[in-house]
Amino acid sequence: MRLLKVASCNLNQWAMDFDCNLNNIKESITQAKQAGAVIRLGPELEITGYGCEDHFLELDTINHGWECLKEILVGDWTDGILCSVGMPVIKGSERYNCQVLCFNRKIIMIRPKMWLANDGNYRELRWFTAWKHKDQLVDFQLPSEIAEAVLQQSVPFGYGYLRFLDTAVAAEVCEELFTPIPPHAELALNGVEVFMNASGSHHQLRKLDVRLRAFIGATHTRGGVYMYSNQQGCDGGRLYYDGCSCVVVNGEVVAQGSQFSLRDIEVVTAQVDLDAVASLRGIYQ
Ligand SMILES: NC(=O)CC[C@H](N)C(=O)O
Repeated sequence: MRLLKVASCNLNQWAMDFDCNLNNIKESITQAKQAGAVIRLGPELEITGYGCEDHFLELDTINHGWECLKEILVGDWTDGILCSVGMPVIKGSERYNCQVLCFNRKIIMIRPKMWLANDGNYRELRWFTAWKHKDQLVDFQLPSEIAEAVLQQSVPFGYGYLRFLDTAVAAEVCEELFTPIPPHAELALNGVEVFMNASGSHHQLRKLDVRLRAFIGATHTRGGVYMYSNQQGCDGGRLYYDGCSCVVVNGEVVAQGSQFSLRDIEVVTAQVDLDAVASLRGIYQ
C-alpha cells in the first residue's frame, strides 16, 4: 500500500490583509502537519485574498505577496510537507495567477493558471494573463530578496508536474477543471495520481453540485486523488465564498469541509491509498 495523507483548506482570507492571510496560511500548515499530512493545499490567491480587484495591478500587492511567501519559506513551515500556496506573480511584465509549490524551504515549481475565469462575477482577464505555453517549463528568476533568503536563484515556471519517488503530483487551478480539455486528463495519462485544485469559488445556488460532479467526473474512470481547496466567507468584495474543500478518490468523496462555516481556518484531511488509483488505472490496457 502507498498510503498518503493530504490536507486541503477552507481559509477565510481578506483582500489585501496580508498579515491576517499569512497567519491563516501558517496555522493551516501547522494543523496539516499535526494531522500527519505531507501535502497541504490552500485556496487560489490565498496570500493576497481572491478579490483584490484592481489592487492586483499595483506592484505593492505583488511585492507583499513575495514578502509573505518569504516568511513561510525561511521558517520550518514547509519542512517535510509539500505546500501549494496561491499568489499572483509577475513574469516579464505580465501578471499570472499562480500556485507556488514549496517543499523543504525551497520553491520547487510555479504553476500559472492557463484558463482564466471570466464569466458571471469573474473578471480575471482584467488582471491576469493566461499562461498559454503548454509545451514548456521556463526558468523564472526569483526576486532578489527571495533568492537571497532561500538560497535559490530560479525555479521552473509553467505547466508541468512533480514526480516524487512514489507518486506524481500536479496543480490544476480552479477554472481549468471546468474547461473542455482540463489539464488533469492528460496529466493522468502521464502518471499523475494527485491533483491539487486551488480555487476561489463564490457561493451560487447548486454550484457545489456542479463542482462535486466535476471532481467525480475527473477521477471516477481515469482514477486519481482530487484535492480541492476554496476560499471561505467574504473577503471585502461583494462575493461570499463557500468553502467545501474536499478530497475525492476514484470518483468517491472521502472528505469534505463545511459550506457556511464561521471558522477562519478549516483543514480537511484524508488518508488515501495510491494503490487504489494504480489499480483502477490497471483496467485500461
Ligand atoms: N476562480 C475561478 O476560477 C472560478 C471557477 C468557477 N467558475 C467557479 O465558480 O468555481
